[in-house]
Amino acid sequence: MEPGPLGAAGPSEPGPRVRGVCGAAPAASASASSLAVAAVLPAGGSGERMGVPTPKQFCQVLERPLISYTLQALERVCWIKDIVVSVTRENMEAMKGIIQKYQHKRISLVEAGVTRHRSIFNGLKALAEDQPDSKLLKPEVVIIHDAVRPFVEEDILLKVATAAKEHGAAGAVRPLVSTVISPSADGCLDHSLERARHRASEMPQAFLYDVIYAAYQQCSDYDLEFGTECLQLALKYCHVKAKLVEGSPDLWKVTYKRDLYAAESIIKERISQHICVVMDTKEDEEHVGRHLEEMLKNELNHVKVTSGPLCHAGRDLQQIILEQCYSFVCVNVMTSEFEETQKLLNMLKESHLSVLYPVVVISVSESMQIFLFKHMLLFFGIQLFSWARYVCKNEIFLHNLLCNFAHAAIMFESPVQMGYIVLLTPFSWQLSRVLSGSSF
Ligand SMILES: Nc1ccn([C@@H]2O[C@H](COP(=O)(O)OP(=O)(O)OP(=O)(O)O)[C@@H](O)[C@H]2O)c(=O)n1
Ligand SMILES: O=C(CO)[C@H](O)[C@H](O)COP(=O)(O)O
Repeated sequence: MEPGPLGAAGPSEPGPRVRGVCGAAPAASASASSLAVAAVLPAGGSGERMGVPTPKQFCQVLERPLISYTLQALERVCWIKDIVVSVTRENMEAMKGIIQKYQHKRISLVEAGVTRHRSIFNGLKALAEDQPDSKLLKPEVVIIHDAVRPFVEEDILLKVATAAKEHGAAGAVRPLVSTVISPSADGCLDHSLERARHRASEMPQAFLYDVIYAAYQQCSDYDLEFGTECLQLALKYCHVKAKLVEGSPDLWKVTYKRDLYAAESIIKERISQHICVVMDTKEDEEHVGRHLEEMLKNELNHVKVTSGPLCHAGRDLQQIILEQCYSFVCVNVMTSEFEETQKLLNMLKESHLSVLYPVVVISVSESMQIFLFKHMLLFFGIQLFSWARYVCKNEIFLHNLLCNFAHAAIMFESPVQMGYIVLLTPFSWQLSRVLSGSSF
């Protein structure tokens, strides 16, 4: 086993304040944060059914290994304290490389077993209190989640973790798509199950740690070799009846090659729903950021707002960029001459984010007086033109929005790429509405 977590989240530093990172309802997530929760991710399979030489968890989806999306989904849940990943010895170095490259946090690696149950058991053992030299603490609740189910959301993790605390075990389920039938030895129908009365068992599942660890310790070799259901182990060996929680369709397990294409489409769809708003506002103007965040959340799933000058926002922004955010709104309040936007563009250029997917930046600045506006047109006419050329070359598309913050009159709109007008116009109007209600 690895000596300890490969990357631990550092202490928070002064600088910008980022909202929207730990996304579940605040009260619910606060109650989860008082629970000691860890996660075990079996990632030691060979992906035979996918039929490609690379195990599916390491297959690239939009130039990022599938497992990295799953890790990202778990590590953004701040109340999951440790994530233990079971990986085969031959893929250990590759896994370490992925953790380093994508700066995954709170991860520990253990060696996988020859079956999924054995890999899970190894992960659980690493969390046991009698582990010499381990920095991991025994959790009260442990979540088990397949490394090849990348689209797990915080709300379902929270539901299974809290249900496990109450019932001892809990798991996500889905309605059956097809009817399950039982064939007889001669290959004919023996009987069929009534579809509405059965469910497909998915992941994540969660358990009181002591329950699932005791179940695995009592498991027969047959269970460890051929079993596919952790909830069943808790029932069989600890007499714990798992609470079943309805999950979303995106919880499905990437199994066949076509699932990689489906995963890619879902990721693209999510990327278009992610936006980061950078505001160089002072602390007493934070309400403006909050207001803007609320309005944008009516339209989009993932909105992050950083307030404070960009010179302090480097680390947070790097993290946001790593999480594959491709749409930015940069509000230049404190500084003139698009200083903040220029800094953001430089940061995005250095990150090479746009190699994969085009990046859109909406730069919002104030134009209070007509003479200033004319002056700006003259001044920025040249500067924006050169930016436009420069940024287009790097697949970073800049959309400029000059508005009068006091009256919210949009005086100048200049999308540099026609294709983005449709996408950006609603934002422009949202922004102007928010800014008109603001006090700066
Ligand atoms: N010895 C094993 C086998 C599977 N798994 C993990 O268990 C999860 C779900 O298993 P499955 O989808 O069956 O993965 P594979 O065994 O890799 O696929 P296949 O059955 O097609 O070979 C995956 O994250 C897989 O990596 C594991 O940790 N150790
Ligand atoms: O669906 C599940 C819920 O328990 C498991 O992910 C599944 O059983 C894994 O089994 P296999 O590795 O055989 O696909």
